Amino acid sequence: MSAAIQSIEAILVDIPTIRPHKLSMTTMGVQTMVIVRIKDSAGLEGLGEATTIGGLAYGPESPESVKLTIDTYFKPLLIDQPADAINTLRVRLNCAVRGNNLAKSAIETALLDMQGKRLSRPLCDLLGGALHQHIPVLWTLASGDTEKDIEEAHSILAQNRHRDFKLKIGSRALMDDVRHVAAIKEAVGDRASVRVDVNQAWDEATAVKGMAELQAAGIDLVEQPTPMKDFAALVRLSKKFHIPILADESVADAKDMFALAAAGFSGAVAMKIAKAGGPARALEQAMVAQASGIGLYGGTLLEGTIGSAASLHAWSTLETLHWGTEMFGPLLMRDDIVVTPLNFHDNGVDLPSGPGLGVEIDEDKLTHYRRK
Ligand SMILES: O=C(O)C[C@H]1C=CC(=O)O1
Ligand SMILES: [Mn+2]
Repeated sequence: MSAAIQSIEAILVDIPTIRPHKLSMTTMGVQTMVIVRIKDSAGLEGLGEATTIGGLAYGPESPESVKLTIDTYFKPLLIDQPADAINTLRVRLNCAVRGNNLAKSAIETALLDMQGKRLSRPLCDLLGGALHQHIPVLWTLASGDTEKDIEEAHSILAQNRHRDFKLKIGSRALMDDVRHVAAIKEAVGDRASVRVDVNQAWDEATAVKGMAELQAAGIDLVEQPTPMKDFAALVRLSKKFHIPILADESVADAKDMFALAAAGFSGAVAMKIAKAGGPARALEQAMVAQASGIGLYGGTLLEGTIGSAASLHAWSTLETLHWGTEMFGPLLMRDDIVVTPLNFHDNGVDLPSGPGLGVEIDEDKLTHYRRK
């Protein structure tokens, strides 16, 4: 008899960021994580996380809606079910609940963590095994101030903590953004790769001008310049410029990836476990991208250590991450709720070891930061 799921808890945790994080759609001063704890009848616990950016500013699920979805709709479908039947549980959830991939990702993560602990294997082993133990991670410069960003970049390069930078643009007039980006690229020179994320803020005409200017400024990659549903614009832009495009919001899962690739897109894709509905689902998308000649990039919704570790286990199984990853979320928060934080060094992070995610909750910290 396999162990049955006995309890599921979804806990809202608020941790301030180390500085304001300014994106085209919102400025973050705090990150809210939904920490999921699933316990089974054998006494094992699985951890998961669902996190987004700026409440409902980024997408249709908020931390509060994720908690409600899990408490009200997922729990009755999962309690008393066999905890090790992860595929059966996924089908069960998908038959009853449309969308809500952030909530589904937290559940899939927790079930995989528990399965790893049951088998005494790291989570990546459940996905075929890791090819990499140290994974490249970039840093996002998004203080909203050019000089502060340059200072931050210099200090990070001096520590050898990251070598690639992503700049968040799109909230200002185009040429103001171009000047901001060009100044940062000039300050770091060839020591760093500089990319930008527009988070859908431009229309196609602005994107045509913007991409020409960014290409001239030596920028390496332009992420989601135009609105997510406008696949045709992404395809036209990818054909028009040498500077590659990274599709983010446009591509949640394997089906989106197939549709965009079939429409003629070339470039790269930001995989995120949250968008896809879990670490295993995100890898399905990677397979479609690989078959279509689309480059891979390990993306984040600025998760804390639990969500970042889950993503790293998935990315570690991919032979080539053409553009590295951005699993820096824990470093953007002032504190952590785990016993041993991830080890960021030498422009990357170590894949955590130990059974499951290899991450343990610090109960005092969780009590301190959980929403009262
Ligand atoms: O890529 C996004 O849109 C979201 C996220 C990733 C890094 C960051 O600063 O924000
Ligand atoms: Mn993005």
